[in-house]
Amino acid sequence: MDQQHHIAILGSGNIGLALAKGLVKAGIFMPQQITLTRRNVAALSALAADGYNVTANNAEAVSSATIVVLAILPQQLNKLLDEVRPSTDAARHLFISVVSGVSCQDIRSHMGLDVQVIRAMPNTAISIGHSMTCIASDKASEANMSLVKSLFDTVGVSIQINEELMTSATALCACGIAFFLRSIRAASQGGTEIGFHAHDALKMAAQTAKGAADLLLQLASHPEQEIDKVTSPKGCTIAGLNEMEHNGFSSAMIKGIKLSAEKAGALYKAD
Ligand SMILES: NC(=O)C1=CN([C@@H]2O[C@H](COP(=O)(O)OP(=O)(O)OC[C@H]3O[C@@H](n4cnc5c(N)ncnc54)[C@H](O)[C@@H]3O)[C@@H](O)[C@H]2O)C=CC1
Ligand SMILES: O=C(O)[C@@H]1CCC=N1
Repeated sequence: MDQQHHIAILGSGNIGLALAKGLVKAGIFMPQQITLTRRNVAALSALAADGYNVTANNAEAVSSATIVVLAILPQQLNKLLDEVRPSTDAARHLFISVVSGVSCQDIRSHMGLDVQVIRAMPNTAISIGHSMTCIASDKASEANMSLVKSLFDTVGVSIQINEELMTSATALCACGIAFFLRSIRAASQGGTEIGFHAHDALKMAAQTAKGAADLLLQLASHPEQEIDKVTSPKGCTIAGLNEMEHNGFSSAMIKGIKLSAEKAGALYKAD
């Protein structure tokens, strides 16, 4: 990333820190180009030792940045926007919001400023460069959209979507990583019940899940096409799979994703 850019991550919790670490790991920002904020700044002392700038002062962090990432909870947003309004320069700053359920217009309206806002919905795999990130905006410039896309492309795969689909993207991709993690954990628990030590079962389940995902991504294949190759006639795979479906496996995943999307859309109440 251009040395001229300095990024302020306002709210250094789970996703804010995952993003910071991912950007540094990808080599596009140095820790010195990143300011992390948190109310309890002592919790960031290890990051300060690694060279990041850390502060509890959001306004100061914005003053020193060109790119401002909003990474606080939806219910914490309005107070933070009030805090940074005086140091925001609509002509200089680009805001990237990862806050669920808050539109670009919500942010501009609350600030009373025509600042450029782009929404991004990454997941925690961003810390290791494997995020699926959806980005959207209502009226950001093409130059800023490509800047943000190129930034998230270095820490995984990113796609641009319509802003109306951002709450759906939250459920499928951001929450989704937890759904797949729980599936892997459940598989490992099954593995332990049939004879493997827990740590072996987890490793075996995780690598199997990785293989399944890679079959789809690398071969551009469909899940059922790959499943058909595993299910031998009268075999054990189809027996296990059908038992899972009788117990609502696919239905549970679909219903969970629908509920997460509804909830994601209702997390923020504009003033
Ligand atoms: N956790 C995840 O996987 C993802 C979260 N998101 C969104 O990112 C946002 C943050 O989520 P998490 O990181 O999970 O929450 P979190 O609670 O782990 O992090 C929020 C951080 O903001 C800090 N904070 C709160 N008010 C502040 C203020 N005024 N100034 C400075 N720091 C302040 C808190 O101390 C906390 O460390 C939410 O809006 C969530 O919807 C989006 C994608 C993925
Ligand atoms: O659970 C949440 O509300 C946030 C949004 C997406 C992932 N974590």
